[in-house]
Formats: sequence, structure tokens, C-alpha cells
Amino acid sequence: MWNHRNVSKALNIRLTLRCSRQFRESEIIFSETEETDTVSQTATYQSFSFFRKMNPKDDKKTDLCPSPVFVHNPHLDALKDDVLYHFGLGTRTHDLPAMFGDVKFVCVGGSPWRMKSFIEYIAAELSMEDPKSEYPNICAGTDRYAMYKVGSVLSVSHGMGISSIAIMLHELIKLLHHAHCTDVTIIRIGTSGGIGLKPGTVVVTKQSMDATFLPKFEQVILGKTVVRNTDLDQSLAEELLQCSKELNQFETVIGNTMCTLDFYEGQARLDGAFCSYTEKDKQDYLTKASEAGVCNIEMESSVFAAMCKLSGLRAAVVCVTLLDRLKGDQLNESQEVLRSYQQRPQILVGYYIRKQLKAKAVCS
Ligand SMILES: O=P(O)(O)O[C@@H]1C[C@H](O)[C@@H](CO)O1
Ligand SMILES: O=c1cc[nH]c(=O)[nH]1
Repeated sequence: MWNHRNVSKALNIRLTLRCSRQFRESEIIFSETEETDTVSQTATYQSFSFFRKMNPKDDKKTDLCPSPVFVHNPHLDALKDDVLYHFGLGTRTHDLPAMFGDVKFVCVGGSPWRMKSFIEYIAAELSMEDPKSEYPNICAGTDRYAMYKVGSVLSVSHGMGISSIAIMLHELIKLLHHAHCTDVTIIRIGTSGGIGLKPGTVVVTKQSMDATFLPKFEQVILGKTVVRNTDLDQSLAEELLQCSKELNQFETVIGNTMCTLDFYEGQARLDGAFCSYTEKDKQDYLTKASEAGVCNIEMESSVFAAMCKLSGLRAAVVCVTLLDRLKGDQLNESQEVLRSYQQRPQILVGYYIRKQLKAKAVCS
């Protein structure tokens, strides 16, 4: 007998099958001894293009059925209690569906201060201010990450760099999955160094690239290098660009973002504790990056794109540029100016969320 529960279970199985195929096809494994030189990297890139062609529905959500948040881990089913250690939350200790089941928008960024200020901003934008203006940190039991929630918007800090955001995303994706969230959009609101852009320009990422300008994220699993796809949702990027046009408050561009493992040598800075290259070497490297379409440099977009794609989350990266790296390395603007720049991605994403919620209210 087909009742609502059976239908949604069947639907889930179908979506899970589709997504596990997507999971398998979206990664390529190199053993450590195999070459990972430019030739094999080019082959990887070509495979990604092939994969993209196989999944025409990737970018546009054409399915009318709700889209769940996927995990790809059979071991999770055997866990009696899934402890989300770095959040100080767990499936036995917390009613995750009650706490987070309504989440539709997740915004993440490096600093806890920024993510708190974002939730205050969004609460005001959505006229959902707490009369006491208190927004408790849901992860108060730990000092690793901070998390805030207002209505259907969740704001989470991720610290600096790929490893820090990856740990946060593992737990966030499981949290959204355990809470049975559907149709979630996730946006990283961050800071970056620009290439040839006026400081304060906001960059919506088209493609996240590694430090060799290839659209991939590499992870060593069981001693083997697994290469994952770093595609982001193109239609979401276009919608965000359109929002910035409507807002008309600051310059916004769409372009590639280079994700590095380090802020200093990894981003060709001349002001780290160590430096073995010249100003000309730096300029040549940044020029090559620019020729590959790179508009800005930060430290999280590649793993963010890869993990969001694997879990079926609609994802975008919106980063403000704090300086033009062709002109310098040091962040010597006043704190006031830097803070005002940091607010720009928040303003843009706040506008986008409000627009989405308004459109949904009209439809329902
Ligand atoms: O989100 P944030 O502003 O932390 O992103 C960039 C990349 C690094 O995490 C950090 C370096 O200053 O800023
Ligand atoms: O230059 C910069 C500025 C912010 N974040 C980065 O990763 N690089």
C-alpha cells in the first residue's frame, strides 16, 4: 500500500542511488606512487568536464520533490548516538529535527564575531529581532566553532583553512541530515585578497581552483590521493550577482577563486617569516593566476565546494577583497574600513535571503 511515508522512502532511495552514483563519479583516486603531474591533472580536469555533461540537472533544481542533505557513509547507520564533537551536539543529547529541521539557509565564515554579527543583521532584515537582542551561541559547550540561528537561517563559523572548515562541514552536513532538512542553500561569506580589483570589491565565485589553477580539491584518504570536483551552483552565483545589481551599493564581480593552503608563501606574499622568491616571481605568479580567470585568493572554497557538491547542497562563495595583491601584501587599512568591507558579503547574502523568503511567501 502506497502511503505518504512509503512514497517519500522510495523517493529517498531513488535520490540516494542517484547521489551515490554522483559520489562515485565525482572523485578520481590516484595512489601516492602514481604521477600527479600536469598531464594527469589535465586528465582529471577532462574527467570533470565529462562528469558535468552527464549531470545536466546539477545546476538547476528542476525536481519538484524536496532535495535532502546526503551523507555517504554506511557506518553511520550503526551508530546509536552520533556525537558532533566540535559542535558540542549529538543525536542522543539533542533533538536535532526540532532544533534545526526548518533550516533553509546556512551561512558560514571564518570568524565567530562575523557570524554573530551576521545573525544580528539577518534578524533585523527579516524583522525577527529578539526583543532582548540576545542570540545565544548554540555551540556554547565548545570553543571550536560558534553557531547562531534565526528562523530558517543558520550562521556558523569555520576558523581558518581547509582542515578547519572540512571538520566543521562534516559535522554540519551530518547535523542537517539528522535534522531531515531539505532544500538547503549554503553560502560562504568571507574575506580574500583580490587580483587587480579595487579593495572592497565583492567576488562571487564561478569556479574554485587550487594553487596550480586547476578546478580540483585533493584529499589523501588511506594513503591515496582522492581528487574531488570543486563546482559550485552556477545559477545561485548568477542570482547573487543579480541581487548585487539590485542593491547597487558596492562593486560585485563573478570570477574564479584560488584556494590556498596558507596565507603567506601559499599566496605569494613577500611578508611572511620565510620567503625564497622575488617581487618579480610573485608578480609573474599572480599574473598567471589572473590569466586563468582568478579574481581573488582565499583558503576554504575548494573543500567547501567539494563537500557541498557531494552532499547535494546548493552552494556559493561570496568573498570581499580586502586589498589588491598586485599592489601589496600587508593589510594596513584601518579596522573600521576592514570591518565595513567584511559587511558587504553579509549585506548581499542578507538581501538574497530576504528576496527568496518574500518570493516563497507570495507562492504559498
Ligand atoms: O572567512 P575568512 O575571512 O576567514 O576567510 C579568509 C581565508 C582565511 O580563513 C582567512 C585569512 O585571513 O580569511
Ligand atoms: O589576502 C588575503 C586576505 C584575506 N584572506 C586571504 O586568504 N588572503
